[in-house]
Amino acid sequence: MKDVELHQLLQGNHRALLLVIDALPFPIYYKDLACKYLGCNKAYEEYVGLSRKQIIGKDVFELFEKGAAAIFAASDTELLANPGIQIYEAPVIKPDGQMLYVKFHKATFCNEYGEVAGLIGAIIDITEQKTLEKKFKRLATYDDLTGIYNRREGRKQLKQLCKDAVRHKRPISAILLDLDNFKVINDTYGHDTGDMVLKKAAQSLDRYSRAHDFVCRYGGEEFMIILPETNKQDAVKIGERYLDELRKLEIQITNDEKLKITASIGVGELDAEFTDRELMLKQADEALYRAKANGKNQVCF
Ligand SMILES: Nc1nc2c(ncn2[C@@H]2O[C@H](COP(=O)(O)OP(=O)(O)OP(=O)(O)O)[C@@H](O)[C@H]2O)c(=O)[nH]1
Repeated sequence: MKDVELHQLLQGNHRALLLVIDALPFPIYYKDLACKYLGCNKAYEEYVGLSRKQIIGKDVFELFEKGAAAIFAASDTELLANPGIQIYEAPVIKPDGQMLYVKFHKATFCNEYGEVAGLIGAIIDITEQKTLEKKFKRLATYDDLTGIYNRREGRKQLKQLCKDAVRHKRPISAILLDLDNFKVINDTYGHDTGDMVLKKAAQSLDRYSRAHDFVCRYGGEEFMIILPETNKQDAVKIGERYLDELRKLEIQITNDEKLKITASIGVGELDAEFTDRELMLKQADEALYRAKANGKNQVCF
């Protein structure tokens, strides 16, 4: 609808306008140049919990709490100063206390002389979409079983942290940690117990990690720990401490049975010359293989 037609509706056939916008399911309101409400549809009445009569002539400070009203007023003022369309998303608390995430779609409208005469806004509830977005982001970032970061996030962090290390000419190391004899645990106690053991091990590694270490589940029973600002010698010592933490665990399997676990670690360091993060991981992987071949429950580099 053109602005001029809208204006005619507003002036000459306000009732027709209301009939049309009342049929729409999302809240719509329109305001004059002083940002006072000229009108709204039924959905907006329900949204603010007030009747049209109570809304018309008021400004946002009379309808919403101070913080939210200040944000709405500022965006209205900005739109009127820069006429056109304004779209933004924001979390809102409805007057009844309900938390929503909404998209505001606002536009200025003109009088018959082409002068800006006010603004009209529509509120689209995107709470469900935002909730799904958050859920997908969680799934893309965290491992479903253990709750720690997943391989995808691990690869992302590895790239970034290695870039930072190269840029600042600082050391960086990576640990690949693999639980020992995990197949036996699965075969003896069942897959669910295996899952529980994985969870406990992951939580222990995550809890123990230093502030700048990055821990993720890299594969089935394999974990990657990135150690920024750490050379290989220190990474080996830190690796020993991670293994100690796992050795301390006593995982309750049944009422009278506790399980102890061990793991093997391979350490790699980013080569100052080649700065190839894949090489660092390959180094860690080969060292892990040696740790397994040498009898497990140890760190190799
Ligand atoms: N319960 C459970 N088991 C898993 C999961 N992912 C991988 N596994 C199991 O982990 C076991 C790994 O077996 P292997 O690769 O032989 O390794 P291992 O038995 O730990 O032997 P070493 O690595 O040599 O100490 C396999 O039985 C996989 O099925 C998982 O998410 N849950």
